Amino acid sequence: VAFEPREDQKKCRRTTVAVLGGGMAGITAAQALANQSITDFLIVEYNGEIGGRMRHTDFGKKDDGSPYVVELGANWVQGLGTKGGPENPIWTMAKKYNVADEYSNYSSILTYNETGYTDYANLIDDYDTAYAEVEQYAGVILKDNLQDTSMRAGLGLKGFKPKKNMAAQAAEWWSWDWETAYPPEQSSLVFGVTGNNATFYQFSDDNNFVIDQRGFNTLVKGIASTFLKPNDPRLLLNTIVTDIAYDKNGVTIALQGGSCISAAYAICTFSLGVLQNDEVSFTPELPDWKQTAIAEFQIGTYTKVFLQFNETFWDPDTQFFLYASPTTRGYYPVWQSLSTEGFLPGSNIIFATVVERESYRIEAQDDEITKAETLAVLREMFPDKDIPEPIDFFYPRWTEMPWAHGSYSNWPVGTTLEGHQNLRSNVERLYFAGEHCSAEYFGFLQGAYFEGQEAGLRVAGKLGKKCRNQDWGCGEYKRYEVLHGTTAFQEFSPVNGWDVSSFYVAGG
Ligand SMILES: Cc1cc2nc3c(=O)[nH]c(=O)nc-3n(C[C@H](O)[C@H](O)[C@H](O)COP(=O)(O)OP(=O)(O)OC[C@H]3O[C@@H](n4cnc5c(N)ncnc54)[C@H](O)[C@@H]3O)c2cc1C
Repeated sequence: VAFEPREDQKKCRRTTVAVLGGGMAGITAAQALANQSITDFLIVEYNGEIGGRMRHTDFGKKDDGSPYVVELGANWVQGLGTKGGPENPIWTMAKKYNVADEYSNYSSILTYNETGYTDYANLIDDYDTAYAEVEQYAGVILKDNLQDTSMRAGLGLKGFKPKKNMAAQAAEWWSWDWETAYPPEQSSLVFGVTGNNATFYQFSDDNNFVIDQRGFNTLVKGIASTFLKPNDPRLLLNTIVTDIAYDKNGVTIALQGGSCISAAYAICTFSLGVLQNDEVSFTPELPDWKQTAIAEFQIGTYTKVFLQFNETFWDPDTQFFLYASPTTRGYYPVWQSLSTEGFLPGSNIIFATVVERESYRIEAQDDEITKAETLAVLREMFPDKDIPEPIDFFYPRWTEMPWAHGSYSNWPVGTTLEGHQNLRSNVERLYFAGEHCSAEYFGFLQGAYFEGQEAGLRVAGKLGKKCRNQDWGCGEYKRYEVLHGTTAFQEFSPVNGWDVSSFYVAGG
């Protein structure tokens, strides 16, 4: 395919495909290109290493003074797969690149409130019972082309109404908000259920927690090693995109510092947070249908607060500790022990997770205040223990990172499959990928994996390569300039990013 740059583009570095972002989606997009013998590409990445939201840090110290490595972003391989059944490609890759992980046992949980240990685990079972009925209801809505509603409405209709019962609020947070980073009020019923089905029923209901001391992004580096040499000049690290100019002939990418890249095609894998926060400008402005899709979908925030103590004062044989605040839903609700066998035993590290509103709240305050709040909660949970000051304390501020602006996306009430498809669709020669583009695995690493691959294959198709996927076709994405109130059942097909059945049931 001939690509004749305009006069003003001639000073830019030229490439056939510019892959914007070196996270999971960018790397699988480039791999798909390489697999189609398109080797003239550049990967442009803001940070000093690839992996994007698979990001780790040194934390605490071991007896010998060296630090542990903990994951700030993605931490679990979610939905592994069954023997002979479909396998989550993230799990396949985790095995291939010997990523160290450990089974997360969600039954290994103790429940607490402000008075200490209080057994309300039965409320998690009550939630599960209601949720099983919500699943059936979601199937009816989807098949009969009815209007979607919120997960809150669905749970309420099926009898789960936590209201002022703070233990029930905690049980619901554990079962819903923890995964989606949003409360049920703001989450689509249909797409919440189908997303859950695609990962946990199609693959399996297992989650493995990564404790690899090289960092979880070892997995992305492994994928990259199949087509990039060490120090490959096609990988541009510490390179920040400021503007993307696109038209029918190509894409020109302006970089911080004044240089530019001109490409026949570009694949933009920046997070929905980056797109929503105008971190990068588009020339011309993106069309209305695209801007609407970007504005409608939502990106959550998920924050892990790490504490290292000089002893493990909690039960070292339990993985999870659920806390119900007497006043505030989602106030340091889940505590996870890393000091437990199989994880980082003897590390005396525990971490709390907060999402959404509580994430924003703690991001806006000093570490010292957050530390005091977490200690106060631990002292309520373990009234018989003399809980000392932590010897190390850290949490990331995801919404403030200019290359992420949040953690991962969630399907809001009111967005149809057609509306979501516009998030995926290309604008001229500018293609999009990333976890938020996945209709079935949004939020998960596998979403980024599949969407990167598809964008790479579609661009390869435009560059004259043989079509590798007959299901969704090659080249341009389908898009909807006019959106309908609901998306008809027959449109739930691969062209709209719907590759697997919506009706998986528990157990595969
Ligand atoms: C706290 C947290 C917990 C999570 N937990 C899990 C989990 O347990 N399991 C799971 O499956 N998923 C989890 N996820 C989601 C998972 O991390 C994402 O779905 C996935 O990593 C997204 O990959 P991506 O390629 O779409 O985007 P990204 O990883 O965001 O990649 C985009 C890349 O673009 C780069 N970029 C952005 N702006 C610019 C710019 N202006 N110029 C140049 N480069 C730029 C970024 O640096 C980044 O490397 C979690 C995420 C977070 C944040």
